[in-house]
Amino acid sequence: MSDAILKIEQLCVSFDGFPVLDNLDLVVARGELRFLIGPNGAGKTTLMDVISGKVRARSGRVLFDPTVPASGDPYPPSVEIHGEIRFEGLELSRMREDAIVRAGIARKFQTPSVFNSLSVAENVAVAASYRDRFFRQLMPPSAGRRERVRDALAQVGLLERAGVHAGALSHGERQWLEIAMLLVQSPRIMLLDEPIAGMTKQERERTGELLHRLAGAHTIIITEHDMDFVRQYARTVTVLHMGQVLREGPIDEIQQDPVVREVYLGRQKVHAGDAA
Ligand SMILES: Nc1ncnc2c1ncn2[C@@H]1O[C@H](COP(=O)(O)OP(=O)(O)OP(=O)(O)O)[C@@H](O)[C@H]1O
Repeated sequence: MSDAILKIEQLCVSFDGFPVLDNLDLVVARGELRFLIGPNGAGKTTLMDVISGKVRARSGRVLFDPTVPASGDPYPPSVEIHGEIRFEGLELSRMREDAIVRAGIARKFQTPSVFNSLSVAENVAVAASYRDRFFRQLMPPSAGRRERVRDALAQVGLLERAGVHAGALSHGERQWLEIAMLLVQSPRIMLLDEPIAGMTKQERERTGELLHRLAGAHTIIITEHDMDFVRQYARTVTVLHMGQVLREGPIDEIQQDPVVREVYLGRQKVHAGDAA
């Protein structure tokens, strides 16, 4: 794979001496929509925590290539030497959380963190200034920034709600607002923790379509428990189990895999049509 944006090698994390991630290897391609699934306690959140710098690894490497694609070419080839990817990106496991954000990794947690008293557009404008120096944050938004805010809101379908107080949004709209708050920062990778939790069926569908629209131009890594949603919208799925990658591949193959069914899907409500 020559267009990797994230390459995780032999990652180990322990809590109180108990291994939670155990020599985990993972490669994510630029522009990919990657679903992380697995039973409770498999290590999904911890993996997201390591990528975003919230949790420190005991050993291993988290390599991130923040190269901006050349215009017109969304999938620039990384340098390959003798079949090996020469990965000269950043080593995230040694970086501070704020430095990782500035390097282009944005995360949306399950619990929304919007300012209810600000309008939808103001929330996105605040997010747009995260990477600014302090004095720049005090200045009124430039025309360019206002345009970026509008663009982010348009992408998530909230442009018509720009002037509404965030506190008045529905649950689904708040989640999309948060995605707009990531988009306006032009992240290289977006990490989404169970973004559809608590959404209505309609909101889930809109979110799935949104993720598909964003993938390609953006790299998205998403943890998800809702297997109906995963079946409908996932492309490549990585199944974690006991801190390791159990399986990885297209969802059609993954859901037929007997080992996966045993450790994970078998515990879920399986559709009648899925029976082997
Ligand atoms: N801060 C912590 N201190 C100690 N143990 C922790 C901590 N965070 C997570 N764990 C443990 O690490 C293991 C992996 O947890 P993690 O939250 O990463 O799993 P998960 O796959 O995200 O699970 P879920 O789907 O339930 O969110 C679990 O056994 C959990 O109890």
